[in-house]
This record gives sequence, structure tokens and C-alpha cells, in this order.
Amino acid sequence: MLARATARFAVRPATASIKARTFATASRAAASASSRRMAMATAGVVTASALSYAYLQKPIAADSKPIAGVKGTFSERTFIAIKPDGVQRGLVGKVISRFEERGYKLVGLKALAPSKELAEKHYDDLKARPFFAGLVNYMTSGTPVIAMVWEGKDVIKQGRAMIGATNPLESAPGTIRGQYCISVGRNIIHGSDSFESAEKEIGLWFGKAGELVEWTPANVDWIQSDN
Ligand SMILES: Nc1ncnc2c1ncn2[C@@H]1O[C@H](COP(=O)(O)OP(=O)(O)OP(=O)(O)O)[C@@H](O)[C@H]1O
Repeated sequence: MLARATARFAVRPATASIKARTFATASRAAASASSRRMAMATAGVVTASALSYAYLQKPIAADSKPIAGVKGTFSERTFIAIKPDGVQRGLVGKVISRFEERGYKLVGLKALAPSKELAEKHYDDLKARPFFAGLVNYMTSGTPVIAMVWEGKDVIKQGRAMIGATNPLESAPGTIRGQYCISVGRNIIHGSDSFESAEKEIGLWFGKAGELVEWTPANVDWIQSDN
């Protein structure tokens, strides 16, 4: 895609000079001025494009950074998973939009049908609860889970607030669970509840090197600033 875009910009000066020649009969001086203006405009387009592509051309594996970023900074990260019921109900795009529109940055994303071992490790702290076996069955139904890592200021706490209470009937209207579900056993989404949980869960679901990507959104200055 980048190659095609570059080619498109490369032919613009030629197109500009053909257009300038077409209008030269009216006034050679006017055509020359017009040609100069078009050349300048073309140079502007190429420069602007080169600037925005600079963000896209340098993906950096984010593994050198602490896995959950640095707590309390713009690099803080959380683990968010759309559970199988959220996937079956076609709510993936809506959930992703909420985080994107809030200004958070997606640095990891994959669909996977988790193994029993992964689901049990993820919910390890609940293994004594009566609903544990049902919870693991639900998570390992074969329908994928959409596993994500989101990054940004206070993303762990804000992510939980956006998700709403564990029991959707107690979730505030407008939260994800408050808007899309009515049952604690089918509450469509998970979010890390602390920095320590984020570290554990990102490591569990995105533990292989190169699975997270560090990148800079082109609109970063319009989203992040303490002025
Ligand atoms: N009483 C219950 N009956 C059935 N399932 C439950 C019950 N309580 C919790 N669960 C399931 O176990 C998951 C984990 O429970 P937990 O208490 O850790 O809540 P949570 O942190 O809000 O949820 P999650 O960890 O999925 O984000 C819940 O999201 C829900 O799917």
C-alpha cells in the first residue's frame, strides 16, 4: 500500500506540468506562474505525506518495555478480553470503538480459543468459587475470545469503569455491561482490575516476543497533554 501511495505522489509533478502546458496558450507567463504554484503545492503534499508515514514505517516490538507499561503514565497498559458471548453477539466492534474513541491505543490484538489451562490460569483466584467450572467451560467453548492490550493514562481504572460492575444488573447505564448484558455468567468482557493483574494477564495472553507493538498515533498531540 505504501509503495502504491508513493507511486501516486511520484506521478503528480508530471501531471502538474502537463496541465500547465495545456493552459499555456492563454498566457505563457500565467501558465508559468500556475506551474510554479502547482509544483509548490505538490511538494507540500509529498512533505505532509512523508511526515505522516513516518509514524507508520517504524513499528517497534514493545517487549523491551515493562509488559504493563509504567503505572500512572501514558504508557500504562491493561488486558481487555471480549468473552465468547460478546463475540457471538457481534459486539467486538462496539467494544473496540469505545476504547478507541476514548483516546486509548491498541497495542495488542488477537482472536483465540483459549485452552482449559489458559482459562484456569487466568481465573486462578476464583478456583474455589462454585461457578469456577462453569466459567472455564464458558471461556473455552470454542468460540474465540478477542484478547487485547490497550495503553494510555489510567487505562486500568478507566477500563474497569467503562466496563461496569461484574453483575450487569448492577452496572451503570452507559457502561459496556450496563448497555449490552443482563447476566453475570454472560457479561461479555473482562478487564484487568489492578496493575499487578495487568502484568500477570498480559504476560499470560501475550507472552511471546513481538506480540505487542509500540506505535505513535498521528493524532497523539490532540489526545495526550498535560500542557
Ligand atoms: N456469581 C457468579 N455466577 C456466575 N459467574 C460469575 C459469578 N461471579 C463472577 N462470575 C464470572 O466470573 C468472572 C470473574 O469474576 P470476578 O469476580 O473476577 O469479576 P470481574 O473482575 O468483574 O470479571 P472479569 O475478571 O471477567 O473482568 C465474571 O466476569 C463472571 O463472568
